[in-house]
Amino acid sequence: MGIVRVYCEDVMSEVLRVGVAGLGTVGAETVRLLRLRREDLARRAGRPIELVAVSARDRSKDRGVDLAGVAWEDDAVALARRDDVDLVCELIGGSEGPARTLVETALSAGKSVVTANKALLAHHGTALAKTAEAGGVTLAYEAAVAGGIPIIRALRQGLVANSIGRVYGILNGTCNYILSAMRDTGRAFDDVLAEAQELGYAEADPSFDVDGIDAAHKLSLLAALVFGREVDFDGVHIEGIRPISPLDIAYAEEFGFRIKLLGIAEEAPEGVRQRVHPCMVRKDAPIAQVEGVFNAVVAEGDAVGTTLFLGRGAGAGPTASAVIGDIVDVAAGRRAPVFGIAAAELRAARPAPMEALEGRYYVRLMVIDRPGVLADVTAILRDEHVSMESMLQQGRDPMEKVPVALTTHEVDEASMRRALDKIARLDAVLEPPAMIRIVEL
Ligand SMILES: NC(=O)C1=CN([C@@H]2O[C@H](COP(=O)(O)OP(=O)(O)OC[C@H]3O[C@@H](n4cnc5c(N)ncnc54)[C@H](O)[C@@H]3O)[C@@H](O)[C@H]2O)C=CC1
Ligand SMILES: N[C@@H](CC=O)C(=O)O
Ligand code: NA
Repeated sequence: MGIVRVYCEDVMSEVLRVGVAGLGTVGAETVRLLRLRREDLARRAGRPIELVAVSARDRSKDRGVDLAGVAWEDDAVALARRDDVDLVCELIGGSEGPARTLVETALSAGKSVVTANKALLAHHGTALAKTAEAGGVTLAYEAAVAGGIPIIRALRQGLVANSIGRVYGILNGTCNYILSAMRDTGRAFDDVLAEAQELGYAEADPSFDVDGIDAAHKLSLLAALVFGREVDFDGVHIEGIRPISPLDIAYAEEFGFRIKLLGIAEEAPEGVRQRVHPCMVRKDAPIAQVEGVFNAVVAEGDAVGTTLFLGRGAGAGPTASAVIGDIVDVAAGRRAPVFGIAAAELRAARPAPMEALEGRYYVRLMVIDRPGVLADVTAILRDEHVSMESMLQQGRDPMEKVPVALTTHEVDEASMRRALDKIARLDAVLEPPAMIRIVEL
């Protein structure tokens, strides 16, 4: 059995020399905070932490941080090869390209790495963890999941006594910001997305945010940590928030729900089910109160019960806060296996299919308002053993399409999908049905 030392006492007294690659939203704030809190961080780490080198795309850009006396590398990977760099901080982003090469090169050279890059870890996390652990160095990624919330530490160390059956949360600040603003102000999707981009919340490619990919990256890391399995990004069922319309937001309120993009990882008889999709959650559920750029993570442990972690999930300050926490851990000699147990001991991924999921559903149709339409819809639901809980039809105009919204009792996803396929083929149903899962939390 591979044993990985969790805490090491032999904290060195010399300076920890840091190289930072990427000086954008997160990198520039990390550099600023490292400088600002230099003395206190040294006291807390037990030794000084010094920024010795940086790399970014454009050397001439003014980032509002003082880089006097700091070496510049045009090629980020060169940071990993410098003899005067002990720790590489990767804040470039992307699952391939310079970020991946930099991290691989640094770990192979026996240097610890701190990264905020969930895309990289979602695709290559297991292999990178093996490289780090084989070299006896750290690969730390607190900033990669739920921004400033110290959730990786909490799950890996604080909740270690528990068997956790389910972990879920609001894992993308951009989406939560958009959904909150759409509900509160009725503003248009694109308009709010542009604002989230300006605030530094969104990914370089914002479709990663709105299509649920970023939340899925983060969920796959939480699932590996909680369930002791290899990172399985490909096993995540992913749906984003683009199809959510103001109409569905209004119906949600009417039914007593709020719409949130959740990432949920849970043990199921078939394995581990990982899913990211918009959810209708009860208006009075704690997670329904989480608004704007805030993230929340809930872990359900057998000993502790339900724990809720709340904080800002994106933006310069919250993310740099997490990056610096990891740097100080390395400086202080605190080490932990990347995914909680030795990477070589992680079990193979075993994704549970969505079709077997049992749950309730919200469905909204746009139909021609003529006699018999609702009878056709309910007949299909009956044939597929989908039991309807309630139905709302607002407005009556035989010349126009009208919305019809309904909620169901518990049913398996396979039956629900079959019913929706048949309903979509009815002549009087004018648009693909909108379906949002109702999640009991
Ligand atoms: N912005 C946020 O709120 C959060 C971001 N993250 C992650 O942090 C990382 C950085 O994100 P941001 O700072 O928002 O991105 P950004 O786009 O603001 O900054 C990226 C930086 O990388 C540099 N860069 C690009 N290609 C490079 C190359 N080949 N060599 C050297 N430098 C290069 C750019 O010049 C820029 O300074 C990403 O992995 C992102 O997913 C994680 C949590 C929150
Ligand atoms: N784009 C991400 C940034 C943090 O991971 C988000 O919006 O949550
Ligand atoms: Na975090």
